[in-house]
Amino acid sequence: MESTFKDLRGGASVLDMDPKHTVGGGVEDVYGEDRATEDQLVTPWTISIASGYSLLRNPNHNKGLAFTEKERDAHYLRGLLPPVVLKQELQERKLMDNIRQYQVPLQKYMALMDLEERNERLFYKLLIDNVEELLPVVYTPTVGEACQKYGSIFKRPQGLYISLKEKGKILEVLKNWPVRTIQVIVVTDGERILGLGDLGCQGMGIPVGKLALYTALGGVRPSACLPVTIDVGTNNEQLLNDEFYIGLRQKRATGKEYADLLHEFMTAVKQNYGEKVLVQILQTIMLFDLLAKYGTTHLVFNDDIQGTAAVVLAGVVAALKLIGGTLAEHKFLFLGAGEAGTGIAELIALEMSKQTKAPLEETRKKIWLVDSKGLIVSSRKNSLQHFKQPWAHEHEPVKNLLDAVKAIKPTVLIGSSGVGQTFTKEVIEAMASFNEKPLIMALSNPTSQSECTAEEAYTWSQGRTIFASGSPFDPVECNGKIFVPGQSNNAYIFPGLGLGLVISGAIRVHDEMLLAASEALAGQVTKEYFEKGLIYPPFSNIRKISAHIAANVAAKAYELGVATRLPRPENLMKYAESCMYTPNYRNFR
Ligand SMILES: NC(=O)C1=CN([C@@H]2O[C@H](COP(=O)(O)OP(=O)(O)OC[C@H]3O[C@@H](n4cnc5c(N)ncnc54)[C@H](OP(=O)(O)O)[C@@H]3O)[C@@H](O)[C@H]2O)C=CC1
Ligand SMILES: CC(=O)C(=O)O
Ligand SMILES: [Mg+2]
Repeated sequence: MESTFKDLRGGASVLDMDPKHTVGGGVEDVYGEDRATEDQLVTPWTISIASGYSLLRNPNHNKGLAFTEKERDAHYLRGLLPPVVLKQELQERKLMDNIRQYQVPLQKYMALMDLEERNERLFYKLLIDNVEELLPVVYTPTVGEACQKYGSIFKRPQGLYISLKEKGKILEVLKNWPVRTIQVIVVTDGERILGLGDLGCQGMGIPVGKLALYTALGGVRPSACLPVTIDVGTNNEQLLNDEFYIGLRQKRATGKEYADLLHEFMTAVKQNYGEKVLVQILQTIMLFDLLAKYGTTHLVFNDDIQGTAAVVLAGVVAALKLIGGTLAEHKFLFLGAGEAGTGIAELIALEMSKQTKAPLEETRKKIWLVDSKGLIVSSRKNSLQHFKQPWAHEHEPVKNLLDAVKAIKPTVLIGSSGVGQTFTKEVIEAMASFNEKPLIMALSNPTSQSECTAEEAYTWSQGRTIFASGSPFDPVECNGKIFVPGQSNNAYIFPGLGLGLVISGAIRVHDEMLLAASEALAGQVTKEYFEKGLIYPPFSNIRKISAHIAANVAAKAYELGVATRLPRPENLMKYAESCMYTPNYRNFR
């Protein structure tokens, strides 16, 4: 009875097969692991066949009380389980009942993480079938609190930790991970976790959470996902003084030391996993530099800049049905000119330019941004970071948001500053004074950092605002009417976009693919949702939405000549759906 998942380097495990053995883009499940039905038997592969006690302790194969009588006999499980046999559906109901008993969201988070470590398929079944209820637990806002308290709730390490101590050895560290056929890596250095700032090594909760969504929402197989935290220290004094802090106890390395470690990581990734592995870099203040440096050599994608841009553009395009006009007829004002703000602004300007054939320099003039020093205007140009410079339009200086709203008179107001309560009553009232239906998007996460609540947006505008936020808000009653706020979160985009890249075997991400993803999302908002004032489809349809996004993105990858999975599948939507992981239990022979 060989134990589970350890050191597969020396053996010929399925998971250790050379990546070229997987078909084309790779998520295709050549071993039939995921597509096995009740009458199709599969082998519980590890380095050898897991059985007995080790089978129960292996989260990839464990089915708990769902092991059948036959399986209990065949796999030495007799006596190791109580006599009852429960179907997966009943296990799911029981666990959801348990989770709903917890009053504190962090307890729900911990219960779900425990489940993932015990029984991966059941974890994903819960997540997929109860996505609207559980998304706020495994993702924003609860994941923010989990990162803040990671040191004390930490039980078993998840993902790979690569710190300055591993400098010179990163390739070896990657080889320590038990699976070789990785398709998606999500990596952070923990410096800008949601709107919560520098959480150092504890930022690991974010790659873990985002990858859970790749699987649950986008259908990328869990074994193909790798969460990574690059630990170069932290400037968070509270963490540095916390005796339970799990990361390097030093100030952040910057400059060459940081760049060298990142470069070693990116080089090792390509060497170990090849050119088609998607590296999603996020929640670091170094994003623009990293995207510029690796965008032409690796398949890199950033969800703070690119994913957020695609989701917001989709929301705005869909909202035009409610607020009227074409994209280019609207005027945008952002609070926050960082990664999210300038990334969204650029994609909106690009789409306007495509639609109107006007040069990008012209369409950018429809978009204004406010940063911590006020409105970005031409007189500030020399002191602005490079990514803000395209937005420095002619205007006299304006110090604060309210004055900027009054001066610019935008039709769309977008919050991406990470600072809560900044869309004050005066700001919303001003928006409502010159717009019949102002579009207001409070993107900052988690909920505590939201620019305003849904209730505030609706009540301060007498129910006229079209509202969406980064973290979810419950429906609100205003003037006797129920308003359902939308959630504008890059979680709509990255799982489907990632799936599209993986199934087409794409080797680069282009802006055109982001526009394709955005268009597919906007196309999923139907009349029924518009009637409720929604500008995004419900998350409960996310697997279908992700398949549409994946198909559109893959089609664009083929069109641009960056897809390597040949020949191109005829029906990309069907192909995307057929590649998606499903968490139903397999039957063991
Ligand atoms: N809904 C979603 O899907 C997503 C939401 N976000 C959220 O957006 C927020 C920002 O993220 P990101 O862009 O990556 O962060 P950055 O740190 O890159 O940018 C923050 C920007 O906000 C500005 N800012 C900070 N404080 C103020 C203030 N008091 N008044 C005006 N401007 C201010 C900063 O100004 P300066 O440049 O002068 O320092 C900077 O331009 C976070 O809360 C994050 O959670 C991010 C990605 C996706
Ligand atoms: C959602 C996300 O990526 C953020 O808040 O930064
Ligand atoms: Mg930033």
